[in-house]
Amino acid sequence: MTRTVVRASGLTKRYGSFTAVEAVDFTVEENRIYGLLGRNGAGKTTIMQLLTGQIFPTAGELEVFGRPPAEHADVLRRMCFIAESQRYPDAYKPLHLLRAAPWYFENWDEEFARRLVDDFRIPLNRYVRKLSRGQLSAVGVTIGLASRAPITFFDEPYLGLDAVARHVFYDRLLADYAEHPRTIVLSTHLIDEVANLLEHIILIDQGRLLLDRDAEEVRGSATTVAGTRATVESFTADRPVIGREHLGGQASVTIDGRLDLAERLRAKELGLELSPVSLQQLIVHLTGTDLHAGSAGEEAAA
Ligand SMILES: Nc1ncnc2c1ncn2[C@@H]1O[C@H](COP(=O)(O)OP(=O)(O)OP(=O)(O)O)[C@@H](O)[C@H]1O
Repeated sequence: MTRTVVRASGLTKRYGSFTAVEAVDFTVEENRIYGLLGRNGAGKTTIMQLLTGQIFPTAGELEVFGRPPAEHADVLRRMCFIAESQRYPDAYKPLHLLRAAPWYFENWDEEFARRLVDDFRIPLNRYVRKLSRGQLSAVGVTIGLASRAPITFFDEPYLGLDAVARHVFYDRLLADYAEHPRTIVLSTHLIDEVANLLEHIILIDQGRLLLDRDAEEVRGSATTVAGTRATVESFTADRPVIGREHLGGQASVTIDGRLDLAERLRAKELGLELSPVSLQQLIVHLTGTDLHAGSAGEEAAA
């Protein structure tokens, strides 16, 4: 039976008159990989700070492992939080950080940490202030993975990491998660890169919960219909459209929901192309107006 490790209900955080997180309800189940997604300023970091007890909610209920996280050392001990621009004391070298890590994380795996240091080519003996942005992120990712904390939060953890290093991160995360299941909450803007990794999506927009759904369901929840403009427009006329792009005489329209077999066959007869929407496309549709601006530009260029 899966256990609920986070329970947030009416979770709210205000800064003066500004509401960063507004009456958000969600749960996090044990041993799953969550994507906490949303545009800049949506409230992702604030939610992670609430969950990790770094700030207090203004209103609402929050329990992590059954207790409010801010006041319980035994709850905090079971977490690892790797922040976007994680800072370490200047006088430290990665060597020192890795030596100190087992004091904080009881599941710390020294061997795994060493392998990650090699994979990311982290210079162990260099002061952290001399490390490049990517190397610093690699240190954070190494600590986050090797901590094997029962719940690990990665808040945009790979600022400055190159494409190879990011793929090392995804690969090691998946492989280690398979052997040592735990709860991971990952916040990122590189949605396409992590789409296959995520098992559950929590989408935040302007402090509010927009979507809280199994990633598999999200992936199949919208369809893009492409073809000649008039045919696409007439085929999608009575359907809930969540995105539309035009390029010359061609159109690509994203509709909410799946099509049944009869509709698929009809689309085929009409020469239309159907494709499942990608997680990233869907999130752009749900949270933005970017595509419409883009399509106007494409149209002008055509
Ligand atoms: N201490 C604070 N005082 C006032 N406003 C704050 C404070 N911390 C965050 N905010 C505001 O709360 C909102 C949510 O910020 P948050 O950092 O949680 O966003 P985010 O989703 O993590 O964004 P990004 O993807 O850009 O990192 C933003 O509008 C931010 O300016």
